[in-house]
Amino acid sequence: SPLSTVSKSPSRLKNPAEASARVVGPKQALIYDTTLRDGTQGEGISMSVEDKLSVFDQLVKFGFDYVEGGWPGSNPKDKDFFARCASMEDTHRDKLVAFGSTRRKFTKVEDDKQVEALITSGARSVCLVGKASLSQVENILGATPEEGLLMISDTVSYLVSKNIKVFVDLEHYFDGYLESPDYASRLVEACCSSGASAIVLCDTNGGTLPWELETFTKTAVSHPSVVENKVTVGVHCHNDIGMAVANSLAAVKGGAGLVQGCVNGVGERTGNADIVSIIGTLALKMGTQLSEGVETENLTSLSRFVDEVLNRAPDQAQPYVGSAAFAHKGGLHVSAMEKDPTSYQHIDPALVGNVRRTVVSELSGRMNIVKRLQEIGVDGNEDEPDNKDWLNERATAILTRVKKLESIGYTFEGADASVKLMMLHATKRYCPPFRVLDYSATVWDQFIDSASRVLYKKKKTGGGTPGKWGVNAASDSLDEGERATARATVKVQSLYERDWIADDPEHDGSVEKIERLEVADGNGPVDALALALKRALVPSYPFLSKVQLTDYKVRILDNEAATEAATRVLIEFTETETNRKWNTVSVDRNVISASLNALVDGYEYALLEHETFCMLCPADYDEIDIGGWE
Ligand SMILES: CC(=O)SCCNC(=O)CCNC(=O)[C@H](O)C(C)(C)COP(=O)(O)OP(=O)(O)OC[C@H]1O[C@@H](n2cnc3c(N)ncnc32)[C@H](O)[C@@H]1OP(=O)(O)O
Ligand SMILES: CC(C)C(=O)C(=O)O
Repeated sequence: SPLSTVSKSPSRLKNPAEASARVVGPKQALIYDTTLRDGTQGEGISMSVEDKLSVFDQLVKFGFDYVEGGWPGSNPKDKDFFARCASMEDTHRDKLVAFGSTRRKFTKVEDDKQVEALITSGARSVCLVGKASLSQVENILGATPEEGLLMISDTVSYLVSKNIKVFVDLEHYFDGYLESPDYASRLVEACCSSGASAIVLCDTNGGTLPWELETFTKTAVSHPSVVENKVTVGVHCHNDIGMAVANSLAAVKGGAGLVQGCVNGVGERTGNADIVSIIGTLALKMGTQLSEGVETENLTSLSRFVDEVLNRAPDQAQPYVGSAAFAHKGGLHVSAMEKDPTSYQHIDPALVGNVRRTVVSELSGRMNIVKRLQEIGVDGNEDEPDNKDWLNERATAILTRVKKLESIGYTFEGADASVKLMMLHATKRYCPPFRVLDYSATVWDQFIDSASRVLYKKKKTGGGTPGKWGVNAASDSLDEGERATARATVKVQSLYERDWIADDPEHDGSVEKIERLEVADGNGPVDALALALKRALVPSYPFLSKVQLTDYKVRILDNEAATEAATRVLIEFTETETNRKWNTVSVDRNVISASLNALVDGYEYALLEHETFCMLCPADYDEIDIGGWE
């Protein structure tokens, strides 16, 4: 049966005036996701059955018209996935598509195991891959042109006779069309007359140009057999020349009524068309009506969810949904954005569930800082007459400090937590919840001279097992318990029970300062310091027990200074319950000092973000003096 267009809702366009100038192509398009099939052909992508089930559920809830779940004749995992889907509600089963190939050459369709697997999968819709390139039919399949057509039409009519809706993915369609328009036309005719609901034109090698693709799609859409049988024409593009999204949209402009793609553009080689960008552009730029329930506001969360399941770091520059898609760094841009939010944004980020951000760096102007101060809520009291002066003075001091620190190797854009802390430290009445009074780190080691392959045991600096020199075989010479190790001590002063101070309006503002000295062993000095610091803080701030260090990066900034080189340390922290992450940065010629400073920032930030924590300075506590910053 022909595919009915299921659009019922009004266009998702938020700015009809702008859209009317741009309306192109059909008014409606179906969206078809193939992340679970073609997406998993991407290198490094692997999904368990549970992963597939959770992504399938989200894709259905997002409002995709069709979701290709996998190839049941390919592997036990996909077979299992379809078996699990068979007992689902109609809301899910109606959208699920099983993928597979046509019958093999010179066989009977009834005897083909792949085709049988498609039927027994229980899927109500099937997508068949069929070859559209004549030279490939001859060279790859080793079949005649007629047999190539029959492989497709036999399989389509057999599945249709089993009451299954059939899509045909015509692989290499555009290359095949260039090779032989006549064979392409006969193929379209074969699909339509055998009962396919949709033919999907595939740019399998991803090398077609948008204008070619639009023209060839128009030809297919106006094919007499397509028109007569009311067959939907779809498109499936790969990104080998970076055109997959543009090509998909060109096909819609040329009359395609169905678009296939993968969330975040995952897929074989350079990937498939990113369905996230396609949906955003169809809905917000081309005035194409999508099915009921599709809300572009859910695009960012869908994109991040899929990356999370696939264990991929999100692409910060991904159009529409990347964390940098609406981030403004240049001072001139931030200043202009304050005057007119359309000056450096093509849409309101909220339309795709994203947010505008201001990045602080050496390229900032005063307005970047004012904006960030406002974002974190430390922009003073607007009712005070001198507030503007106060804000400008603070912003100027912070800006000067940012530029100075970046000139010696800091990079603040990857360390938002450190930016926030710097701003708070420049704010009236802020004081940190704790201070490190002193610390020490000691390392002792057992090390292998790689040239002579012998093990030396030597005490380097205080503590630990007394060193002894020796010559041993590298592999079995370590005595039990004699591993490379480090020990650190940290003395902190904490403002104890600050929650209670914050809650008590009668409290006189005095504070109980607790000093605590802790020691810890670690795999290295930084590990030992992190453990000792946490140990010293957790009794006052139990919340910190939920905070973990999840990444630690060190970069030497001036190699030529050799062991005296300045070192930049970037640390990522994660709160285990919510999986929230934040980053801090510090630079020093002493890697241990840089690490300690980045650690302190990370824990301080954790406490500030912990909602019950009060950050106002108690009356008897010294305010941070930013006088020295300039
Ligand atoms: C463009 C695309 O993305 S199409 C999808 C590609 N995806 C995959 O291949 C992933 C899943 N694939 C698999 O699990 C396996 O390849 C299977 C189970 C499908 C087949 O495995 P095998 O039976 O071992 O065959 P193999 O993988 O070597 O495939 C080659 C056979 O497929 C045939 N074939 C290739 N393309 C097609 C096609 N479009 N239609 C029908 N048969 C085809 C070839 O002619 C060849 O058959 P022959 O050996 O008789 O000449
Ligand atoms: C089978 C089809 C859809 C395919 O993946 C391609 O041609 O790229």
